[in-house]
Amino acid sequence: MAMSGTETQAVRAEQEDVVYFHAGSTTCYRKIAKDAGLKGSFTSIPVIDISNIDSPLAGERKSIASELYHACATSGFFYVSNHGISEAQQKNIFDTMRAFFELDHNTKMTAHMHKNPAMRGYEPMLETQLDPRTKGDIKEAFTMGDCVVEAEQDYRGKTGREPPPHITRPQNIWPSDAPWFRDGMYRYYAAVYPLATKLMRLFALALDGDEMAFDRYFKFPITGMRALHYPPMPPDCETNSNGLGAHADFSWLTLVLQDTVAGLEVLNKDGIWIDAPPKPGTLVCNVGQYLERQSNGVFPATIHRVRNKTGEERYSIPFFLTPDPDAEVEVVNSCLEPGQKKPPPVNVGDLYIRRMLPARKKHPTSVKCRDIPEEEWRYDFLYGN
Ligand SMILES: O=C(O)CCC(=O)C(=O)O
Ligand SMILES: [Fe+2]
Repeated sequence: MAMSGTETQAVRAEQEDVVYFHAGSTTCYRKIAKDAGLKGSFTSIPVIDISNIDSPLAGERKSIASELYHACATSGFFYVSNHGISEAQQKNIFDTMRAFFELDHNTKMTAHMHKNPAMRGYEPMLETQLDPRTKGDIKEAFTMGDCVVEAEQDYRGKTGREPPPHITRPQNIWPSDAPWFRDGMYRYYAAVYPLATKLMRLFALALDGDEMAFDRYFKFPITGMRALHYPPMPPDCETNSNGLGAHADFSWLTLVLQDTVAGLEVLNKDGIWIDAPPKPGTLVCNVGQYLERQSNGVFPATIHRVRNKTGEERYSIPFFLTPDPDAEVEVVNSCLEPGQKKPPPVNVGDLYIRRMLPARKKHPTSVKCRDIPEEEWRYDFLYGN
């Protein structure tokens, strides 16, 4: 169903009356409302201009925080403009990604995710399968993230401490003979990470009133940065095919830089898929499952998927911010319902490992843990310990 006159185009979810998505260790589904489209869920995603994010005037920062609150409570998704990542930095990361994905298969496979205990590295086409009805996700990806031993991340400078002695192996893996790829990825990491931190403080302002209220959870947080390449989906592919199957993000906050090709779709409460196309000069951001919990569901971790029906190659690079693995995240008081008892806090690492292992059952870290009872799963498994 096309919704003319709106900025985005709303597409009727499926012919069936349910939508499948991946939001935990299992596949879930949501019924599409019978009167879909009439119930008033969001039909577009707002753009928030954050040029004043560093303003010395508290009132200016509060005004952006209240826009953020409104967007997240409505849809869990928002674009940011005037975010400070320059056009040159954006061009550079997409040039780097394109050059990497054009490498021959064997070179990319030198950094295959199965060679790295932390589940980082290269994943070829169709290796993940977020929707069990499909043959797999029509995309290839390269993931890197927080690492206490890689010099670029300056663990000592960020924390004032030495790296923990039991972490000896890097959590990242890089392809052989392509040092330019690591350089290019780290150049973008150095630009997007501070932006994520600023947005985290804006969330603290929106939810707690104190910009520094969440800093204690983000001393050396879990991060993930995933270069993605989605080839065009063939016109005759099966109805349920996806670049990336429907899912809610397993992060606290996600910031996605998209190249010029559309494909991201966001599921509203009426079961309608809303397009989230690239808008020049913006990143599209969304609430993840940790922030959903911390906000007591006030900010939903909204389901989304990628389908590249454009006939062109699509590139995007999400940055996932998640608190420190040892943080105990509790619901903020302002989000409790009247009379509601505070739910017990969640340990970030405990929940993380319970999501990571079932999502990649064939990965050696998951295979190693197959016979270990779930109560004994520890985040440390991802360090190769
Ligand atoms: O490619 C995109 O635009 C979004 C990717 C995404 O949703 C994810 O990696 O979680
Ligand atoms: Fe996502």
